[in-house]
Amino acid sequence: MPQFAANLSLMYTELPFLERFAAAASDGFSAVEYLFPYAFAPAELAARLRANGLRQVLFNAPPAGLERTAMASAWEQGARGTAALPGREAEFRAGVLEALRYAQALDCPRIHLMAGLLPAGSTRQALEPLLVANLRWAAAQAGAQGCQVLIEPINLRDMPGYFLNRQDHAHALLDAVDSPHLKVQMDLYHCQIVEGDVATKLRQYLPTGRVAHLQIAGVPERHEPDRGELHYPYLFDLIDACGYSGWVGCEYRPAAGTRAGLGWRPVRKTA
Ligand SMILES: O=C(O)[C@@H](O)C(=O)CO
Ligand SMILES: [Mg+2]
Repeated sequence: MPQFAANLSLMYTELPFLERFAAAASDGFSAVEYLFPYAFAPAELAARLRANGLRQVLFNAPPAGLERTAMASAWEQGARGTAALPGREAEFRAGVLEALRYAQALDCPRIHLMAGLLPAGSTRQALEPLLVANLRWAAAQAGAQGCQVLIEPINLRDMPGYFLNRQDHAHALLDAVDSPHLKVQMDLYHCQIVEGDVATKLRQYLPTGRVAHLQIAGVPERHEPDRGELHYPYLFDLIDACGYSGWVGCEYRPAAGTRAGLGWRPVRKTA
């Protein structure tokens, strides 16, 4: 059975952010992920993890900004990353370094780097050399700290204009960057919306070892994985059969209360 991490940005939103750690632990999760830590001091978050016996397995680099306050509020203002954006290299680098500072304090091994929204009048092809150079720099910084940086294809319905949408594009970027510290974050919700054929793509990509994190949600509403057009019991068996031993982030919006919706989790078999 895959190992599941609670996504504290989408789950447990009934509670203030810092209280979500204890709630996830009491529901049996041993790991968490969330979008951004920057509104809180690293020590405060580390204490919550420690007190609840949780591991932090993923968070995102700041979506924009040079200072921590700007980094913490940029998402609400519509920023979706700077890795592919010309003229934003200083922000990108400052964000990566800030994320690595948090990763060290939280003992978190992976950081998601967002590419950004395609600027009007630009093409993906034209911006690719900049993205590759930025990712190569970030991967080297992360590698020096024993961390990985991840890129995630995201669907254009939820995030119009987002630069990276397809699994094959993400893997082509890994080819171009050529660093063992750059990996793919494969979100099955986005994958199903953009390209479908999810089981075949799991079979294609998981055995390569290039997917360092999975995320799940029901499609199309992004509710619990036991509703919608994807049949997750089949996919969970397939993920195991492909030898994937990483984390699966539960990045969904509970339909009617987080705890009430947890019945989808497979029961661990005991010998
Ligand atoms: O799928 C998502 O939306 C997230 O994993 C993310 O990092 C950006 O929105
Ligand atoms: Mg995701």
